[in-house]
Amino acid sequence: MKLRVGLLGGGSWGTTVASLVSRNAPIKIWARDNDTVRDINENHRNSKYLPDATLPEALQATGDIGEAVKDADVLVMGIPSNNFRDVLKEAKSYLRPWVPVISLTKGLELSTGKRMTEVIEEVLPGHPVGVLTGPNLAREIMAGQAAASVISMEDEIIVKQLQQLFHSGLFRVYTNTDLLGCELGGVLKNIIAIAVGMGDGLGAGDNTRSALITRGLAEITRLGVAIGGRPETFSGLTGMGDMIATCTSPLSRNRHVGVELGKGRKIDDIIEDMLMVAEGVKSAPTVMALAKKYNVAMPIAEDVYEVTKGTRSAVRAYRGLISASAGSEADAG
Ligand SMILES: NC(=O)C1=CN([C@@H]2O[C@H](COP(=O)(O)OP(=O)(O)OC[C@H]3O[C@@H](n4cnc5c(N)ncnc54)[C@H](OP(=O)(O)O)[C@@H]3O)[C@@H](O)[C@H]2O)C=CC1
Ligand SMILES: O=C(CO)COP(=O)(O)O
Repeated sequence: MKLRVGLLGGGSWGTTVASLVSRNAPIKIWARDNDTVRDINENHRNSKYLPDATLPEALQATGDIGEAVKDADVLVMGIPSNNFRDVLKEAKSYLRPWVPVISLTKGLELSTGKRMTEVIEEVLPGHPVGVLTGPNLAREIMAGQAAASVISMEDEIIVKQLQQLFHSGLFRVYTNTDLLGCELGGVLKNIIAIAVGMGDGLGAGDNTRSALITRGLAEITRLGVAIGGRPETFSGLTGMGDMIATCTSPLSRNRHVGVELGKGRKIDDIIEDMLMVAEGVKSAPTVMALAKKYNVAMPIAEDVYEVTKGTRSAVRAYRGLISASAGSEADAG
């Protein structure tokens, strides 16, 4: 019998993952916006978030969260980090016991600093948890371009079963049991993408971009390993892979925020003009708190934090980064 899937969140990535899964299994996507529900069911489109894409006819949406959750054998969460816990709590009363819950979200909870899988474990104790993460820009995948991703869960058997749900055609899904490392890679790369965008917005060159990506990867690996991730995870798809996609693509929302900051715009104005979420802005203070807790130097993330807070200009941050004294490549800084 085929596993039935419920997916919560009708944004660009939730809709993309639901479209992929619909090739393998029956799926119901829940969106709170009735226009989005109607658009998916009647026009096979999500004009708000994926204006150029035609969705599979098999993909059915609902505006009733209970309808998406009650029959699900697997629950997938495509809700941004700031609303993740509230939506999960709403889903809880409909969810059957032991149903695995997979997060698509690349952010941390602002009030607690927790990863989304930690939030799931708190709200739904006993449910197996995991993430689907990697270099996956939604619009490219909807356009049919090849991509690789990772499903990560600590349980080696369940992760292999769920791999089959997400793997399809040109969307190649690997497994990884380092849940913490995979999840943190997706969160932390957003901040480095803002830094790279800032450099690009200031007119920096390809050498600068390469230096920021490489040094950025070193600093997110240091923090990730200090918290408990495996070092090799950060060189894989969920670390370096996602860094490259997010730091170099004009489709990245986090990089876009950085580019606009680099041009001298204010963070509130940039966010106000954006329809979609840029998780790195919200994660920056939490990541700096984690860096302090684990005593890890993160000079690039610190600059991003200061610039997004409005206490440092992008020009000053950039000058600081290039004028800082360079020690050994193995050191921070
Ligand atoms: N887009 C991408 O390429 C990728 C995104 N991700 C991650 O996926 C997560 C989701 O991002 P994405 O889909 O791109 O975001 P979008 O900004 O495209 O969409 C956000 C979606 O979340 C919904 N939402 C927000 N708050 C609530 C709430 N309280 N209740 C119900 N629905 C809510 C929005 O609904 P409404 O329209 O009603 O506001 C909208 O459907 C993020 O953490 C992101 O980092 C990961 C990989 C790729
Ligand atoms: O995570 C992503 C690609 O893997 C999407 O990045 P943005 O949220 O910056 O668009």
